[in-house]
Amino acid sequence: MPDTSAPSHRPQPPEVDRAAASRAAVAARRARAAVKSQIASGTRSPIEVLDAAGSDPSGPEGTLRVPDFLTSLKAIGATKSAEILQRLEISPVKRLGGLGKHQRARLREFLIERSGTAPGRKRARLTVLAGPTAVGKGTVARHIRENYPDVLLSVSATTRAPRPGEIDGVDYYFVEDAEFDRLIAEHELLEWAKVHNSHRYGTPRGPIERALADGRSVLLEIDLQGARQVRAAMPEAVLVFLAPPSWDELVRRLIGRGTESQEEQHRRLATAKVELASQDEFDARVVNGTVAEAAREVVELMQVRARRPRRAATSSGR
Ligand SMILES: Nc1ncnc2c1ncn2[C@@H]1O[C@H](COP(=O)(O)OP(=O)(O)OP(=O)(O)O)[C@@H](O)[C@H]1O
Ligand SMILES: Nc1nc2c(ncn2[C@@H]2O[C@H](COP(=O)(O)O)[C@@H](O)[C@H]2O)c(=O)[nH]1
Repeated sequence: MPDTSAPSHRPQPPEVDRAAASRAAVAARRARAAVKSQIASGTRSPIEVLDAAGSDPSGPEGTLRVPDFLTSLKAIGATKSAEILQRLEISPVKRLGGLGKHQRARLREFLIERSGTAPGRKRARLTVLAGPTAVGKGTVARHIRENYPDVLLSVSATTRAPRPGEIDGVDYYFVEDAEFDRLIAEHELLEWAKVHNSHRYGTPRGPIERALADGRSVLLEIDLQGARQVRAAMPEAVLVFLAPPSWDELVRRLIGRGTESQEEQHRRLATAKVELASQDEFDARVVNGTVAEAAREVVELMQVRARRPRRAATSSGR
């Protein structure tokens, strides 16, 4: 018979395991503290951290307690954080990676609202400019960058090679496949797509979220697949379709640009047909007759409209 009078001892991990566990706990605490100071200093946007938490609940962002996250935001102390948690129906013991779908959505909405309405800031807005190949998206976007300095034009990463005259960091970040893989794996892209079945293109997330948090207007010039991803991730974004005056003019612009082989031109025109058929998914349509006029219309849509009318008539008369 066993001796029940003897004190029962829980099995203890060996000393060496306990030391390793304690080192790991210290490292995890430090990583969480680093996330909080990145938010506080503005080097990382709160939405980026929330998204990272969703992707990796056991990482430093995922294991950050929601009150600690909130109090690392400007002008939120313990009392305000408690009020916000109550309003969003989130328990103060929750960690960012442990939020339910609806709690996460409410917190995201709160962060977006906050970034657009902080005192002294204009309402931030994200606008996507998409449209078929060679319609002039790049030309119109460049005109906006040069003539409307309030608008931040996102610089995409791509695996395609630079065309003559294109500058790394200005037109695109030209990266190798391995670097693009890393950007995807580390959730550094807001959206990405393989375009025209050839190269990959993606929008770096950090600069966009920082600019929006600062109340700036941001313009993305991306393809249809990317536009759909942005709509899913940020339903408040305004999607603008840039249309050609006619199909023949589109073909003329593509051939006239002279930067693609005939095979690549055919591939791009095949995608163009699909893209032209998607116009109804967009909030507004601008015809690129002249560059300056099309740019003015896009900027007007970014700055003047308070709300996004769905499929409303636009200045192009649609
Ligand atoms: N309003 C316009 N009138 C005449 N030509 C234009 C106009 N806008 C752009 N172009 C010309 O059309 C060609 C294609 O323009 P651009 O490269 O900007 O197209 P894009 O939509 O960015 O194409 P892609 O999607 O293939 O990158 C260029 O040679 C450009 O100079
Ligand atoms: N989904 C994304 N599409 C992008 C992005 N940056 C550019 N693009 C689109 O790619 C094609 C081809 O561009 P090109 O410079 O090789 O002619 C064009 O439709 C662009 O709008 C991006 O970040 N994401």
